[in-house]
Amino acid sequence: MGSSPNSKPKIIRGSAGYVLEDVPHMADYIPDIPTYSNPLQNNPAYSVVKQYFVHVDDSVPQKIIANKDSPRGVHFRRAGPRQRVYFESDDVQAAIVTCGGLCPGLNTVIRELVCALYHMYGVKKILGINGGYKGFYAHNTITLTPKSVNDIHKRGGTILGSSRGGHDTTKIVDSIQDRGINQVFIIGGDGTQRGADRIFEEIRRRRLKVAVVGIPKTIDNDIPVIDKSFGFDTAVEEAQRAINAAHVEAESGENGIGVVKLMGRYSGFIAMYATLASRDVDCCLIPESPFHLEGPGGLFEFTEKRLKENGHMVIVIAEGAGQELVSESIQSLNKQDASGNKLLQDVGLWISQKIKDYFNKQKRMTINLKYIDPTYMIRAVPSNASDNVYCTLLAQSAVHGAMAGYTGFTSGLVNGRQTYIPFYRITEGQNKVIITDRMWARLLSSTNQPSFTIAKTVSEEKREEEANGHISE
Ligand SMILES: Nc1ncnc2c1ncn2[C@@H]1O[C@H](COP(=O)(O)OP(=O)(O)O)[C@@H](O)[C@H]1O
Ligand SMILES: O=P(O)(O)OC[C@H]1O[C@](O)(COP(=O)(O)O)[C@@H](O)[C@@H]1O
Ligand SMILES: [Mg+2]
Repeated sequence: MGSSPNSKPKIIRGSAGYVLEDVPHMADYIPDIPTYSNPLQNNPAYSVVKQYFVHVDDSVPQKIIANKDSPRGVHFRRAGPRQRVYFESDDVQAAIVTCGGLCPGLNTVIRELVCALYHMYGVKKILGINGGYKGFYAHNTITLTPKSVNDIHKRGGTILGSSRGGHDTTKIVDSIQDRGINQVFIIGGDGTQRGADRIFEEIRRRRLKVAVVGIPKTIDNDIPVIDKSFGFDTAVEEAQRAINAAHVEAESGENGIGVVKLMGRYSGFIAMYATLASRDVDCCLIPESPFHLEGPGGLFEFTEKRLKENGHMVIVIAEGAGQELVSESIQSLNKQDASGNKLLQDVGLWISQKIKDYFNKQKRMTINLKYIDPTYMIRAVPSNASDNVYCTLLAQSAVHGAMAGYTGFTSGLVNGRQTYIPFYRITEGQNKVIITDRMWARLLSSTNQPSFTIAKTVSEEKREEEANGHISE
């Protein structure tokens, strides 16, 4: 037996403030593990590429903005094929699983994992686990071949099925061991990557020669560190269709208001980018930016102004926006889904009703409000061309990493480069829209909507001043 398993982060420091947040390797806990030359060097498609193999010391900086005195900062291991691999092709038994909610591109990732394993590394034994994590112990598996996955990227969803809940580390690792699986590719969001981390830790504890690799999936784009998640571009593009419809409806009625609800449980990226792309949106509401309805600087006042100016208005609202306001008026039941995610109230329906009540009852004004909820339609489409390419690179990077013996990592794009990121960096936080950043400022200037936060802060300041005896003009 070698040294005891060590799940502490692998941090390597170099000169001028260089830090590598490295990923675990099977050799960390399995001594004298044999290596083999990479079969890719005999592959006619790749053998001609100059410097095809990635140098072992290559890394990618997390932050690329620097000045002359700044330290080199945090880096991640650069993804790609290595000269030496830790598996013989015939010995590999790979498994692929998809977990959590749907996202455009899941099938493309599955397809490209299968093709990379098969065509690049000659791996012939590839299993698909049905129905998410619980599929390891409660469902059947299916055999995947390049032929069986040939057309799947043209379809939305996941051919493997997915689920929430059902993560039982012991049962999953028992099943991995019983089936002789030695490479596990786990496609899913923040919850899934947390689950993958637990599987990795248990595998390391049992000292198994099994590579555990995550591929980040989230339509909400809420996974930290990475540039963006696959399927996000497709979702933004698909959202345009709903916004266009809302705009057409709004323009055609007297005081027409189109309300579109988009996904985004805690992060409003889809709503923000869909708004920026469309230019037909008058107001975008996201979870990160609290808003208020009544009074000066509120949504009702702004809506009235826009209707007077333009005769119509389009509001885009992320599903997680204003949840505190909804809970104030509807009794919140604090329900959760099988994975423990909070079930949200329908803020789109709620805000639509509030706007109708305000104009019809308080203002005695005729409005025509149409509410569009395209959320599941957006999630269910196949990925677009650019997401397909992105999914391909993510999948190929994941396979190169597993073959090279790396484990306990997520394959991700950082500053436009494919990297291997340790699980703990992916699961430690959530990517959110920063409302004091330039991107949100761009949105505010494109819609000219009130900056509710600033309005609130100003009024809070005013209240405080008044309480302190300073009456402002
Ligand atoms: N903290 C956790 N530890 C272990 N497994 C988890 C954890 N959080 C979620 N999971 C599992 O990951 C899977 C997907 O999680 P979920 O939150 O539904 O979606 P997503 O991965 O897209 O965020 C589920 O099977 C769930 O049981
Ligand atoms: O109704 P479902 O299938 O639970 O999914 C709804 C949720 O899935 C999401 O798309 C995000 O899901 P993930 O956590 O799987 O990335 C949210 O925006 C949305 O609230
Ligand atoms: Mg999630």
